[in-house]
Amino acid sequence: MLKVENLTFSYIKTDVLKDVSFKADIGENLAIIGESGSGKSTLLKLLYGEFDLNAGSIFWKETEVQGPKFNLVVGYDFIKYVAQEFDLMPFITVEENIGKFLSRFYPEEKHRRTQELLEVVELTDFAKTKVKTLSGGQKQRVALARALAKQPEIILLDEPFSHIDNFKKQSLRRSVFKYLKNKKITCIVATHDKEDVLGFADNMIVLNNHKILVNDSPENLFKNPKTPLIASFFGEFNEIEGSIIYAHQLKVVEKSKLKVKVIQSYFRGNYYLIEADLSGNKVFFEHHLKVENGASVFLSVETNKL
Ligand SMILES: Nc1ncnc2c1ncn2[C@@H]1O[C@H](COP(=O)(O)OP(=O)(O)OP(=O)(O)O)[C@@H](O)[C@H]1O
Repeated sequence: MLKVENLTFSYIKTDVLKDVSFKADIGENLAIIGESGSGKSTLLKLLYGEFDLNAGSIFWKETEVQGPKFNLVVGYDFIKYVAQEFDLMPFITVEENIGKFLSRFYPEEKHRRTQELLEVVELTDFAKTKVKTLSGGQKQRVALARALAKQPEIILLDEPFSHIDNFKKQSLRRSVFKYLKNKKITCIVATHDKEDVLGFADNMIVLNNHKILVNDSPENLFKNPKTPLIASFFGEFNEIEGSIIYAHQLKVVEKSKLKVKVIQSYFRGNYYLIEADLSGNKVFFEHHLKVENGASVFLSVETNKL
């Protein structure tokens, strides 16, 4: 198990992370979310041993993860880190990059493993392509496969699908997260994207103001978002009479106390997101039809609709 206790860290003077404690089980998928600059990448780097903590401790099973003050070479065999800027070898092929750290003494095993990982990241057709000619998203997939090559016990992923196009993203996510679960690799993933979390993460940590605001399952946090920051991660929401109401929880009805004036309808595929004015405040609701700008409609809140 990964055990982080009272971790405090600053780059220069002000704390980026303060008194952060959490655990992750073997095989758990734990998502770290938070606004830009909230310290997600910093936390991953600390878990990797890239910097020394100001206070607190990080343990993977019985081993304490320590920074450069204690280790000549950063990192440990059991942990791999895929940073936002992936550092690959441009002049060799995709499969050579993936197999780079696999033993040459077992060529068959090396080949089998490389092929398996090419499939996980859906790059089989690019096995013989030189990395320098790949797109950003393809490079990101090579970096993922390379991190998995020497099967780590724990993998740290920083925005792992940020460069991947939407056509590929869904199937790649499923493939990578399924692989990690099957192999019981603990996965800590820093992300802005709820699609990286919903359906995959067992738990999610929300970082805010240098601390952990909440640590719970995505389902619990979605159903009961205690703060606007948490709700905003999941989608468009409103604050009505002190309660957080998602846009999809507002329904157009014939008559109600909530009369709004439509400002704009946004096509979202199987519904329209509608921006409207409620006594000088903006509200968002979902509707299956487009509504004329300036039209008045009545809304009802359906809090049981989640
Ligand atoms: N090498 C560094 N030296 C000094 N300050 C840094 C360094 N790296 C990051 N910071 C600062 O630490 C804070 C946290 O940055 P970090 O990159 O961890 O945030 P993040 O949540 O990952 O952001 P993003 O979502 O934009 O990637 C920011 O205020 C940032 O400016």
